[in-house]
This record gives sequence, structure tokens and C-alpha cells, in this order.
Amino acid sequence: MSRVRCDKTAAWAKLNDLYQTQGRDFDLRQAFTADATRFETFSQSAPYVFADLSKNRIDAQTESLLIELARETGLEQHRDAMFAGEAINRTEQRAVMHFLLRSPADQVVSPAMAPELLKVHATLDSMLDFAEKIRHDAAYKDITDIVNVGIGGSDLGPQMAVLAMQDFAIAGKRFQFVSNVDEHELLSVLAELKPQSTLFLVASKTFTTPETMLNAHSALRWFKASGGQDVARHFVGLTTNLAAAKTFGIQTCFGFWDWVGGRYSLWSAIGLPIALAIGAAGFRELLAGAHAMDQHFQSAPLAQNLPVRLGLLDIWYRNFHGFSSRSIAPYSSALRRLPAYLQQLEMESNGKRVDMDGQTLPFATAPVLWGEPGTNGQHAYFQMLHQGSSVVPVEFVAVKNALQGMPGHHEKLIANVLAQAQSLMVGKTDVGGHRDFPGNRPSSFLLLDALNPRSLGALLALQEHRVFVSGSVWGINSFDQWGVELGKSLAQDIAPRLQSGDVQGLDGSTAGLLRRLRAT
Ligand SMILES: O=P(O)(O)OC[C@H]1O[C@](O)(CO)[C@@H](O)[C@@H]1O
Repeated sequence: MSRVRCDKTAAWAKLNDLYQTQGRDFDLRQAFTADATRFETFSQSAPYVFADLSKNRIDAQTESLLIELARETGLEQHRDAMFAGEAINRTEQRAVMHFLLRSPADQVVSPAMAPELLKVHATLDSMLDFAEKIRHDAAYKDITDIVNVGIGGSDLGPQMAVLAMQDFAIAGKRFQFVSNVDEHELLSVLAELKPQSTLFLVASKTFTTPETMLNAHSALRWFKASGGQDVARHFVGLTTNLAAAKTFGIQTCFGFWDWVGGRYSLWSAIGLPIALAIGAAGFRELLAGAHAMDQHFQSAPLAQNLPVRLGLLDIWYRNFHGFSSRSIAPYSSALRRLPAYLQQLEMESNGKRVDMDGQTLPFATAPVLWGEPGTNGQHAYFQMLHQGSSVVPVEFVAVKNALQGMPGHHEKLIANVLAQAQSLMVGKTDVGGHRDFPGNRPSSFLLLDALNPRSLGALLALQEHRVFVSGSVWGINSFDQWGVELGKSLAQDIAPRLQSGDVQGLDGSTAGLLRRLRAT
């Protein structure tokens, strides 16, 4: 499919004019004064997620030109190509079908996808059976600790989701995540464990990632040295590389396929820690929530399509306003790893400066994503959001109904998130100097009725699709990650040099540091 580069479209030129004439000076406070229905016009209901976009620097004209831009760049065809199972990850010649992992078994799919859907459900059923056994079978009663060894997409998604689902997690089992090759992480986890009560999940799509392999081998060595006997019972593999897992000594393995990107893999076998925490029914709810969002993304008109509206807003801010970052502020301690998860999702997907054909793009792409849970962030960096010299759009995530009630806490949390979004926008300019707040600082507000498996699934699929939207308009391949390769291969080159001291061919700084590291 040949596509028009976004900056060559008529809509891009019109958006540029709009920005120069009105967008640059857009004032949110005036926009609310001028339009009593602004909240309704710029809010959007989607499955299990309500979004208030009204505190963003957009109006009806901006949104309609952004939709024109989406149409001109072929967003709908690109989306449909993904859902049709086409190999849209062109640099790796792979289909991108993580949505299939959450499609019901009776979903009507193309003949080419039907065997994949069968495999998905066969694996899902056996993985969920296994999870239920570990959770409830008397034979596994002794397993109290589950340790996931993985990194990147094989860590961030499951870790974030297990924490997010803390109110639904089985009692009596602890979940730990070891990702860093820094031995302190593994050592501190192992220090509290006994081999006979620990289940290690070695999670790696490729089963070659050096950090994960070293951590897994060290865990295995510890297991044996501490008297562990039955490796097959205590080590499980989650991978597409079943052969490598077998060589490691693993007998129980849950597979997935090359059409699942690492950062899109929590719905696959990589989600086993989540299934162990919330059970088979809970995991199916998570999938159902994501599937509902998939359907919304596929079928809602662009103007009422939440992933589309968010992704296009991201384009407006990045390419016309020039905002270079977005802050994510989940007002939920359970969602405290959401920013880290979204960093990989957005920046590994869209942190690219060339198009599908490798041509350099003359415009900016992925913003820096960062954040902490509220209210903590308020006592750290919100100063800068309110009064700093750069405008950073904020994305608040809040939960209406808290599951557990301690008097006053949830109200305080909600009052704070509302007050932050409000004060960023309204500002305060009657005092002068240090006490002035310029206001007019944009934010989006995502509201879940409750944080449960279904709404979490929908929230995450929403984020996946909004990243798809901006990546698609930019014309980049959101599904490869060549940018991590150079560092990986240089680390392989440097490791033996730390032993030998050979600095031949190294740049001056790396050579100097290596000498210093070896000096006694
Ligand atoms: O699951 P694997 O193959 O160990 O890879 C882990 C991570 O490494 C990357 O390939 C690159 O950092 C990520 O995309 C991936 O999530």
C-alpha cells in the first residue's frame, strides 16, 4: 500500500495555517467561556474508559482537520490491514496480530488467521489450566513464590498488570519480577526464597536476551545449590523459542508467535504471572476488555473513536505545538508501573526517525513519556508542570470507585486529581511573580468506573491503538525496534575486554573508562 507522507498532505498544510493563525494562541479558559457544551463535545466514551479531552488545545476545526490528515495518510486502510493479518511490520516481514490473542474462539476471522486463532486458544486454555493448578491444586500448595525472570515486554506488562490487579490477586502467593542484570535485584529476591516453594517463570520471546539468560542461569544455579531437586517442576518457559527453553532444562513451556511484539505480549503466555495472580476467569476478563476496545477502534467513526482522537491529539501537540514530552499521571497506586510500561509501548514503537522505507523524516515523532503516580508526582515535579518554561501535556488516569475503603483516602485522591487538572488549566495570575500560574496547560483525563481486569484490558488496548494511530500517520513502522541492537552488540564486544584490557579500536572515552574500571 503506497501512502502519502503526512507532511505532504493538504490537511497538514491546513493544520499548519490553523496553528499559526489560532492554535498558537488558543486559550482553554476562553474556549470554555465561549462554548457551554465544550465538555460534552470533547469527551468520549469508549468501552470501560471515559475520556475528557476538553482541557486540550483543540476545537472542532482542529479535530476535523486531524481526521482529514488521518484519512489522507490512509490510517483506516492501515488499521484494517493490521486486523486482516497483513505483514504490516515490513522491516521484519511479520504480521502484527496481538489483537488475535484477545479475540474470542468463535470470532469469524480470515482463513489465513483461523489456524492462528486455534493455536491461540489451545495455548490460552492450557496456560490457564496450569495457572489454576498452581493456584488451587493441593499438589502445588507448597508454591508460595512466583518469580518472573524477563525484561522489556517480558517484564513491564505483566509486572504492571499484577500490581494493578492487587485487589484481585490470590492470597498466599507472592509475585516478584527480576529484570535487571544487576545482581542486586536477583540476590535480594532470592534471599527471601526457598527452592521448594518457588516457581520461576523464564519469560523471553526470543530466549536469547542476555540479561534474562544470565538471570535465569543464576536462578537455576541458586536453585540447585540450595537443594532444589525438580527443575522441571520449578522452572517454566514463556517463549516463542521452545527449543532453547528445552535446552535450558525446561519441560513446561507456553508458547507464542513471531506476530506478537514483545511490548504487545502481555496477552500471550507472557501474561502467565497475571493469570496466576487473578485466575483464569480474571485473565479472560482482561482479554475481553481489550477485545471490546479492539472492536471500538475498528468500527467507531473516526470522530468518535477514542484511540484515534488521542493519537491525533498526540500529532497536533508534537508536530504543530512542538511539545516534546507527555506526562502520564495515574492517580492510583495500583497503576504505579503504568508510566514505565507506556514508556516502552510508545517510545520503542514510535521512537524512530525514518519511514517504512528507511527514508529520513523531516518532522518529530514519539514524545518522551514520563510520570509517576499521583499524588506523589505533585510533591516532586508538578512544580515544573505548573510554572516551568515548557508546556507538557499531562494525561491523568483516575478510578471512580475504589474497591477497598479507608475513610477519606479515595476522596482525597480524586479531589487532588481534579484540582491538578483544573489548576493546570485555569492558572492564577492576579498575584504576580513567583506566585503566578500561567494556566492554559493542557491535560486529558481518562476515567475508569473501577479498576478491574476488564477495564485494565480496555485501558491498555486503548494505549496500544493510540500509539498505532500516531505511528501510522507518521508513516513509521511501530512494530520493530532496531534501535536497541547496536548497544546489545557493543556490550558483547566490551564484556571480554573488561577481562583482557584490550582497548584496540575503541573510542577515546570508552577506552579511558575501561582502563579506569580495570585500574587497581
Ligand atoms: O522477550 P525478549 O526476547 O527477552 O525481549 C525482551 C525485550 O527486548 C527487546 O527486544 C529490546 O529491548 C524488547 O522489544 C523486548 O520486549
